[in-house]
Amino acid sequence: MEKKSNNDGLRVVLFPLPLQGCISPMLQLAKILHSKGFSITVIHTRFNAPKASSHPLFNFLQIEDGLSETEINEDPTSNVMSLLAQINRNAESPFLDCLQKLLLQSQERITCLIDDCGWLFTQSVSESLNLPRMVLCTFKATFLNAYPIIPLLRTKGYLPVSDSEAEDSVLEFPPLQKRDLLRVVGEDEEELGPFLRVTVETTMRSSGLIFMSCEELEKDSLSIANEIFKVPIFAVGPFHGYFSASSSSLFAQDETCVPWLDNQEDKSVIYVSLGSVVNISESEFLEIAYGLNNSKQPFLWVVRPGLVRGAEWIELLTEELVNSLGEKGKIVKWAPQQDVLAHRAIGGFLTHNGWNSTLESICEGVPMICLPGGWDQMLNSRFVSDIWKVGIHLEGRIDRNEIEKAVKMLMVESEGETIRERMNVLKDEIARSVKHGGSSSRSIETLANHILSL
Ligand SMILES: O=c1ccn([C@@H]2O[C@H](COP(=O)(O)OP(=O)(O)O[C@H]3O[C@H](CO)[C@@H](O)[C@H](O)[C@H]3O)[C@@H](O)[C@H]2O)c(=O)[nH]1
Repeated sequence: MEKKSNNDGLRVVLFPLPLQGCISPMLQLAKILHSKGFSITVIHTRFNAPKASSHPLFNFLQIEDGLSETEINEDPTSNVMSLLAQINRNAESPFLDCLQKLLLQSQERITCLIDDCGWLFTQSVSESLNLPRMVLCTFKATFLNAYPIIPLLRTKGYLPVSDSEAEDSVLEFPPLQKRDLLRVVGEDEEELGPFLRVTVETTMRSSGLIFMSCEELEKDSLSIANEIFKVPIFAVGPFHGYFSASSSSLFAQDETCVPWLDNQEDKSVIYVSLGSVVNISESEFLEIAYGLNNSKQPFLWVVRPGLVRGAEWIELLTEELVNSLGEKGKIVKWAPQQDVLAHRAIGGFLTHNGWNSTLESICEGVPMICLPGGWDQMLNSRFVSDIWKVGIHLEGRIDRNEIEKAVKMLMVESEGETIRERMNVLKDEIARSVKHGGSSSRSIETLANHILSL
């Protein structure tokens, strides 16, 4: 992307949520804005701090988040809702102090704050400092649009869902099915309801809403977002091909993945990863292991420490199973995912459908097997399987036979070939959006002008 310097002397302050899936798009946005000539300061929490050394062109300022060493060691991301509540309570005053100092000391004009829609206090803070605030949504616009109605779904009588109506659509929230609902609204509404309400209210008071998405994927949802939030909307993604997310990885990437893939045949390997937050039970882990093993298809499997509840890593696998798995596949703790998905040897992606993974898979034209864990992943997976038809949905069946069947169907059977063809069409459409003159590319120009006008 061409570098412009007409905005020299203007600085934008970014404040990501401390989750891998939120830090990567925020730093991608930082790179986009930097390429348009803006200087960048990133304020971040101590927990899950981004690696400043990987981004020498940006300034990084760390604030306290109030999490104790014990809490950090116990992996607070295992309960995202309670983590968000806690850091939202703890980080307000350190954030205010930090931003106040920055505004006083900066040699350049600070044009605006851009922060994640998961921060609840930043709109009030920026209003108190007279600094315009823009909001970055790191998931699909369709899901943010549903924030006002999610708390109401519980009272609509959809839950509990009987077997006979499991596949019925949720009329207020297409293309979600009733069986998806519980893992969106959760068991506990005490924290969720107020969180969603404040997010909607503060976004409506903001100076604009940015999505890591594009018109080609969700034109209607972007227009609806404009009607709901009544602020300017900018869909500026997915720019993975231009600004790799790998430099914003919080975990050490196993660099042996790519050389291992080099020795595999074209489109023969199924890549398996459930992102940075989802966790599964011991028995689910074993079902995935046997399913991959029985499929006889080469695989690259990310087992993040913390993925399996109650286990350190892969010690639950018997020596016999480890040996058998090792004949066909490779297990790593964290992969350079974008490089992996771009590799010619990858033919499919068994994914939890986090928005980043879903976009990265589409950008590389890799069809998916959907195994969503909850929240927006339930919606993304429905789009992948039911609307775009570029993947197979496991419907939550973490069962060795189902996994074996889905892997074979996607990787070797004719149905997989049809899905792959549709994926190639979608990939080309999305690629056009980020090229010069494409919808996202134009939206970046409009965003840069909007920031200048603030
Ligand atoms: O071995 C790995 C596994 C993942 N990744 C990267 O980690 C990111 C994961 O992001 P995502 O796919 O969005 O999953 P989560 O980490 O689960 O993201 C959280 O944040 C997303 C954006 O808000 C939401 O869509 C998800 O539901 C939420 O769980 C992606 O960029 C991957 O490339 C790696 O680099 N290596």
